Amino acid sequence: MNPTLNPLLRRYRAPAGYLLLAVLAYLLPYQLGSYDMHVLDTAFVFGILAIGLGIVMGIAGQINLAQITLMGVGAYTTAVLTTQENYGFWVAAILAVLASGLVGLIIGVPALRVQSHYLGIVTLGLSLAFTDWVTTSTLAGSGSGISGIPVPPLGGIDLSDDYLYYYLELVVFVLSLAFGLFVVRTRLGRRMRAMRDDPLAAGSGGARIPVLRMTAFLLAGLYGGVAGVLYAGLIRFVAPETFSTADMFLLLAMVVIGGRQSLWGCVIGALALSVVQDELTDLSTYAQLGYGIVVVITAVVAPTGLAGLPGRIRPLIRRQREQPALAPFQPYPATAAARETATGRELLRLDAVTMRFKGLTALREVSLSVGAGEIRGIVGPNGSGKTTLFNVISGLYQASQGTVSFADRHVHNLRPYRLSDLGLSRTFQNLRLFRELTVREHVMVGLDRTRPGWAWRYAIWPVGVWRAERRLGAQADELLDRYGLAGFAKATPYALPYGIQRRVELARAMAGEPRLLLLDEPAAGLNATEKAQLVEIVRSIRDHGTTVIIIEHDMGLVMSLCGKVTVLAAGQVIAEGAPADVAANPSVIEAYLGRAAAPRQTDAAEPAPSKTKEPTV
Ligand SMILES: Nc1ncnc2c1ncn2[C@@H]1O[C@H](COP(=O)(O)OP(=O)(O)OP(=O)(O)O)[C@@H](O)[C@H]1O
Repeated sequence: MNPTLNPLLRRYRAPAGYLLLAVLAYLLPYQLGSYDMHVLDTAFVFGILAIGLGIVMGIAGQINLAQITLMGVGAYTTAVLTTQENYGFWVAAILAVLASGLVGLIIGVPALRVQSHYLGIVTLGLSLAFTDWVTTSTLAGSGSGISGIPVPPLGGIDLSDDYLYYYLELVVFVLSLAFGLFVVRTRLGRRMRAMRDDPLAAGSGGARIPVLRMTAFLLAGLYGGVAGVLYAGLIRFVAPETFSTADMFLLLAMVVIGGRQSLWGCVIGALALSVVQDELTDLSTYAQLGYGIVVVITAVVAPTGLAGLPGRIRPLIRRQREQPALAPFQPYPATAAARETATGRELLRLDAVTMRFKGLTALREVSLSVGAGEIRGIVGPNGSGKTTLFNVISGLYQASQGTVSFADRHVHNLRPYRLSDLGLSRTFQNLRLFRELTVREHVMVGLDRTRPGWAWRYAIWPVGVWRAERRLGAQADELLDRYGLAGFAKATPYALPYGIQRRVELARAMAGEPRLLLLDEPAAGLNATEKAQLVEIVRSIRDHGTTVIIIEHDMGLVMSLCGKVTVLAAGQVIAEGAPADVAANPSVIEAYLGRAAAPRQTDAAEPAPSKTKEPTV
């Protein structure tokens, strides 16, 4: 094939695909009878509802078994306002969408305290409460529902005709999907995906986890509201059984089978299953059983659903390509910040910090002072409290006693994202990367310094969001080049060698140009060459103006890198000073109890640590 044709094809493949879809969608009604048209109209309602569920569950990782309720709120609000309060349809529709958004927020409140199946149970409970209420409330027409919802007026177009209603739905559906995809692919959705994969790492990188969770539920509510309004306008009758738990599980099946982490998957699942469900109306008992079996098979065989299948099959059929090598790190240029750190002013101070876990005291009256521009080493035997110290400094744990000050501020009660805003960043002993994000996206999450209020731009000025996104992308590419990761930009890090994963985590931590960087055993699992590169990178980071504290077992690395070392044993500081002095200190030798306390040269790769300790967000 002509080589110039290839990039051209790639460039226009997507627009051509969308154009084809648009033409097919336009022509579809011409092929269908009136009953099928009605089924298709109902399927679109579920498609929009599924986008909302995809965002909250697939993208933000929040289990929501009340999505159908949110549609119910939209439909019932439209019904009550139009039939009992005499509002016009569109005014009622706007209020209904707002009401669903509000109920979405209320349903999301438990997500601030509980997660996973607990959240599922709570949201399911709220959903049952809604069904109960509409069944008994006279306002909601009791069990018999509300009829007589007016046909939505639209400039003389007769929307009581299912064919014409289809085009209204098509427009709303396309806008809903486009907005959903826009959110998912830009910084709000990226942070949500990061939160889904690892809330702790996302929080330490500046993401407001509670706000993100509530935003996801708000969006689920708004999508539910739009679906409810369209349903009310289409059927012009609402009743409790439409928003039942059985339908919620059907919706769940649609999203799981289609692929909950892809909005396209959610939509395809919803449209397909709505049509299948209608075909199987006469076999409804067996159909329910069938859906259940298909969901279980999908969850086991293809956890990412149908939408994820191409991604899983592609590597199997594609010839294994040679993995690109990690390019050399490009040192940072000297900056004004570097001159500031050269003053050596105190940047971090801990005063008598004690950390207790029930019966165990992990840190006992630890006091520490780190000056700007230092590379400080923290060493000590296993279990001496080093990681706990980092968790206290970075806000993952709140000290039982004592105070922590950072850049002349008391920070011992601040959440990780606030500390991140103040310029504190960290890596983790057991690499905390985002499973489904690419290397480039990792760096973009690290670069993203936006505050929660910024999310309003999605509603008010999406063009601004898009422009900011392009700037962020350019910054990310620059950073990837600096860390030698450009060749891996599109890869997901867990598919890469361990040394590259460590580099990705470091690049993510440095993306926000922090004032203080905490490195927790960054050399674990690295070979000798990678360790030498690490030394070079850390020095450059410090020379660029970032103070570094490093926990490390490799004493050779500590000796070559750190100006000063603090030794912990059984949660207490037992020595502090120049590396050579500390290594010769008798109490340090004693604390290591037979381990080589003298400088240890480890050329071979150390095994990666395997323990897991899970602080809460
Ligand atoms: N969340 C927690 N709950 C209970 N105990 C904890 C928790 N986190 C740490 N600990 C305990 O605190 C002590 C210090 O652990 P820590 O991980 O800080 O040591 P460390 O010096 O980092 O060890 P290593 O060198 O093996 O990483 C250990 O006894 C550990 O079991």
